[in-house]
Amino acid sequence: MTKLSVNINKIATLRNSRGGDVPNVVKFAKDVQRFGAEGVTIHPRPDERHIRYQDARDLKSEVYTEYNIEGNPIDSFVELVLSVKPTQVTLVPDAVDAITSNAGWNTIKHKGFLTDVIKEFQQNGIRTSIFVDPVLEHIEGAKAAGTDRIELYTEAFAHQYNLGDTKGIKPYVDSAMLANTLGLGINAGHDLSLENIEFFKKNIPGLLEVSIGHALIAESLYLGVENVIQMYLRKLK
Ligand SMILES: CC(=O)[C@@H](O)[C@H](O)COP(=O)(O)O
Ligand SMILES: NCC(=O)COP(=O)(O)O
Repeated sequence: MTKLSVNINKIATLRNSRGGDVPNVVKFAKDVQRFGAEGVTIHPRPDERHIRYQDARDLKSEVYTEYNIEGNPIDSFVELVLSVKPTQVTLVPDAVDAITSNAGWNTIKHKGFLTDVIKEFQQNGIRTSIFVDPVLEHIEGAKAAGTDRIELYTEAFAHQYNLGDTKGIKPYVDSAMLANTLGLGINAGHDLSLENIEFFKKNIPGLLEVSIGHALIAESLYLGVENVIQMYLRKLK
């Protein structure tokens, strides 16, 4: 069964745009869970452009489904995650000034670093996932680094699918089959949407979780949050 984790970064973007506390991030997280979401994802970036470190702390007591914190494991991020102890941490190799996540880890080049940081989170009871491109060597490198799961970076698939090209799914199928063989859990995310999620889910064996934010919030502007969450859940069955 593939779980839907709603990324609420964009709610924090809207909140910060006026300097107040509307929309309230914690209330939104409670509501999406009430509407059926099986997880809440946040991605506190070093510049706190949307989700702030304090949001991560405030959400801890309110997220009763799966709590996933994504980010580049710089010292301040590691310290935050160890103090909050979410269900899962997803390590993303984001540059500080990146407009959004735009690449997965080179798990071969960064094996030593990833192995150490993964072990530290696991020793604190936090499930680990690392953001990777659908590159077989990087899937193997993720296994070697000891992570519990990988998160397949799905921007390339989404871009091609949205242009009408379904062939972009193949590297993801190959990567998922390898991950299953290696005993790695499989998550996925970035630019997934109501348009492409059903095809992706149908083709990826063993998909445990998708984290979706940008498209889901944009779709909700027209269709309503509760309705959109229910639409995703039906497509993920
Ligand atoms: C790792 C990933 O794909 C998401 O966390 C994405 O980066 C969302 O970040 P923004 O909301 O800052 O675009
Ligand atoms: N890990 C992907 C995520 O959390 C949300 O990505 P997006 O749906 O905002 O592109």
